[in-house]
Amino acid sequence: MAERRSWSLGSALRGMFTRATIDETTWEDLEDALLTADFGPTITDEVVEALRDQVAHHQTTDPRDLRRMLSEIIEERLAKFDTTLNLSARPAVTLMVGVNGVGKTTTIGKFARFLRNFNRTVVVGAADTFRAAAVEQLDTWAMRADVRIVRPQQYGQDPASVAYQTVEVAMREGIEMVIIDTAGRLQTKSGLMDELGKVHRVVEKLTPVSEVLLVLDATTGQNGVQQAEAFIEYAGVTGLVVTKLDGSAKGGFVLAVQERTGLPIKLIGTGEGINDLTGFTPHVFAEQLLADA
Ligand SMILES: Nc1nc2c(ncn2[C@@H]2O[C@H](COP(=O)(O)OP(=O)(O)OP(=O)(O)O)[C@@H](O)[C@H]2O)c(=O)[nH]1
Repeated sequence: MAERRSWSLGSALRGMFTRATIDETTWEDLEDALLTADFGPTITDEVVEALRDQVAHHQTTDPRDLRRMLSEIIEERLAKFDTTLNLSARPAVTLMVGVNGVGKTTTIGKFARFLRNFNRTVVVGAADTFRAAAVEQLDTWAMRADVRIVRPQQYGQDPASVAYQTVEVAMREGIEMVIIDTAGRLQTKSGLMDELGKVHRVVEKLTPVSEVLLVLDATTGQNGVQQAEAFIEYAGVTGLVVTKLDGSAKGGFVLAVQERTGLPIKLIGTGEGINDLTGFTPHVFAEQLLADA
């Protein structure tokens, strides 16, 4: 049996596609299901309208046609973004950014393992230097993922210098992938953005930054995007990582967040275990979204 996904629309759609015919209740239930799943009012309206057009055009009353059309529309909209990770540089440097608590450190551990599974060598840099706990937590994940870590020599060390040292280690030892943890909370927003800007500039004295991945928590849905807006505006974000999808009923957030930010989702976190991270494939995601429906 397929694994049950909390974010699937299956239960929200309540057997809609096995009913005898498409009627007004179908449209109302569909709209409710999309709104509940955090697609947001605009996308919900657009999707329902497009489906009504298609159903009218094909003169069908068969709910199974509706299911297929819904899957295609979602996939088509998801696929407007290029979700491939750009990691061909050597070393390929990824900065992981985002507010505290969204799952940034866990994601770095999982991402390190993900890359190791592709036989890549990896070093992580603990550039969230003000929180002792952040460094220790990253250390634990580095150990689990079986990758190297560069730690600050003392707490409060300039985060940019830790990032620089991490890239230096990679270049010296021929390590292919560098992942750098960054702070999520400082006294002021401008302080945080200055710090991230400096990390970016200092790394680029050695090599270009390949990816700046913004981590977002699916359980907070679209509210979480608001908290992260400064990162989107100032941190040069190249892609999104959506975490905690396993504990969320908000599968629609995935489409909504791409369209709202204009940024592609590159990774999806689906649990607390080290292997609970996958790349993002629109076709697979659209299918899973409707898996139990
Ligand atoms: N269910 C689930 N939990 C997750 C996922 N990713 C992270 N978590 C949990 O979310 C909590 C916060 O994760 P952290 O990695 O500590 O988050 P952070 O953003 O680094 O937070 P700080 O360390 O406070 O900066 C932890 O309890 C993780 O186990 C996920 O994909 N699914």
